[in-house]
Amino acid sequence: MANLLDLDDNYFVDQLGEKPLTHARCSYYPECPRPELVFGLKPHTDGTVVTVLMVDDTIGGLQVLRDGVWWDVPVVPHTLVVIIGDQIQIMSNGIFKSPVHRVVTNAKKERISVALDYSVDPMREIEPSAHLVNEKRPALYRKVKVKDYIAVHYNHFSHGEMFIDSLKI
Ligand SMILES: O=C(O)CCC(=O)C(=O)O
Ligand SMILES: [Fe+2]
Repeated sequence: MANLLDLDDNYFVDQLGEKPLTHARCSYYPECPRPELVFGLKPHTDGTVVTVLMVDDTIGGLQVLRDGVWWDVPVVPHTLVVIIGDQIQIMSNGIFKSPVHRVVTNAKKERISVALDYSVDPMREIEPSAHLVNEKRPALYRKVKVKDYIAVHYNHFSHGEMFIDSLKI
């Protein structure tokens, strides 16, 4: 990804700092008799650098928003889904987008997923890379401490808001 932006190969890895955060989340979505009324997980972006997702390959449910339309993420057996998170969106000055996604429920089948969240060391600050900021493309986001970002991102998420928008300059 760094290569695509003409950054040093290790640019994003170096940003992780000495104590990057990694944690695993297992989500269980029971069958839901009224899927049209209940989300498994409401629309959000991930506050991570990246999220690596292992989903049950016998059932879909993950959807991504593009140009106002919800698309099913295809289920491919033995394949991990990698979701770009807000931290990459900030560091890439908005070039890589952290997609809005959600999980819908299913009336007949339960679903399980395992998400691995990777985040920059919470004590570090992140901001758009200086190499990606110029007169034509000024910095889109303010500098933010990762610890503060993570805390507030989830707070905003529970209110259905996108915290990254509040960092826009
Ligand atoms: O369960 C899934 O497929 C997605 C979960 C997700 O988006 C999340 O945990 O942030
Ligand atoms: Fe997510």
